[in-house]
Amino acid sequence: MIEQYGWSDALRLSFEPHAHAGYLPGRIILQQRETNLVVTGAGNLSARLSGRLRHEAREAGHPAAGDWVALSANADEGTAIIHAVLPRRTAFVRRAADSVQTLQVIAANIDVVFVVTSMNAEFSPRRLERFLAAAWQSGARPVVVLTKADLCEQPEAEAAKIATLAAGCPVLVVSVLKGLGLGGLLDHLSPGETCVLIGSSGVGKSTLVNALLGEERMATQEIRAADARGRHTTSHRQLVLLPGGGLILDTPGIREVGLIDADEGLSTVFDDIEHLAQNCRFGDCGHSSEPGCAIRKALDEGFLDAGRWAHFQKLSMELAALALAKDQMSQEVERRRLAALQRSYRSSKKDLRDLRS
Ligand SMILES: Nc1nc2c(ncn2[C@@H]2O[C@H](COP(=O)(O)OP(=O)(O)OP(=O)(O)O)[C@@H](O)[C@H]2O)c(=O)[nH]1
Ligand SMILES: [Zn+2]
Repeated sequence: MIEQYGWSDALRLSFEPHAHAGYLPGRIILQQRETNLVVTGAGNLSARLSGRLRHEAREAGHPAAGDWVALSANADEGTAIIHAVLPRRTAFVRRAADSVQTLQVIAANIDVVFVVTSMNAEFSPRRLERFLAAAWQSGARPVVVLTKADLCEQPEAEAAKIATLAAGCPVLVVSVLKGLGLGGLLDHLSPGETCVLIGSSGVGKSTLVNALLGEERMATQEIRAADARGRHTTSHRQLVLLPGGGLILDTPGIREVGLIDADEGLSTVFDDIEHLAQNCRFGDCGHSSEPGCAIRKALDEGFLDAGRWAHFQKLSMELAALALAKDQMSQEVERRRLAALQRSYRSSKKDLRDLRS
């Protein structure tokens, strides 16, 4: 059962200490507030966090959909307690909606990210860059999916242009309406691997998931043709098996990840800019009015698109702010750990004194 969900030898190895402790392995397929739906060898269980994990979660964040966990099960009741979370291979992280400080893992152990964007009027290079950076940052392999090819006069030529923005990742052209290119998507996913779809509202993610599942599993909604903007369709979403043996995680949180928290994602998407900057005369060039600035030169001569440059700067600033927040968060965790150590030290000293007196 859990083999289908990606359980592997590597996982079995890292689970060994938990197996010795008598725990069962499972994978979270749906995470909603206090409850986690976990697939296990004993069926699907509704699991809560142990007291210790709940306490830790206040700082380290809650386990996420896609996480592998160690549980003690009450199979008769269909419930379980989660005692530990296995190390993640990859993770999608974002700032919690209610705070600048808190980072939240919204999906874990993802192998492939399909960055979905449509070929009609709503296509935006800036948005593609942002989603690609988020995809790279997660640690998974990005694959660009261009939807609604039927609305595009020359989809292949358009795709070739878009591929220049996508820094070496595969670019697939699909039309669910015409039944084109769906097999190509599944070719990028091996059995037991997990994918997610990210992209703006209305680009056709639900339609694509339905087509992949071969049924009307997700609710889709008519798009407003006039302005080519989609409306939000919310439905119950979780980690599900695809016919080819792959898995898809489709949760509202993952769909619009736009925030990134590491430089790797950015430098992969903007490697042209990184290369250019290496040619600036000064190593610490601010690319504003320094003499011999290669970026300025490229902008003036039209080799570097001004919009792309502005977007790179904006994302760099967001990254810096996020890195700062992350730093403060880990300092806070460290401070509390120290305080707890000091408290236990003081109380053991007191115990000693009490013992002596
Ligand atoms: N012409 C055409 N329209 C499509 C295609 N795929 C999806 N659509 C339409 O695009 C609209 C939006 O599709 P959805 O699948 O709901 O988009 P979504 O990305 O899931 O949107 P959210 O749920 O808001 O994130 C619907 O009206 C679909 O019928 C396609 O291949 N061709
Ligand atoms: Zn410069």
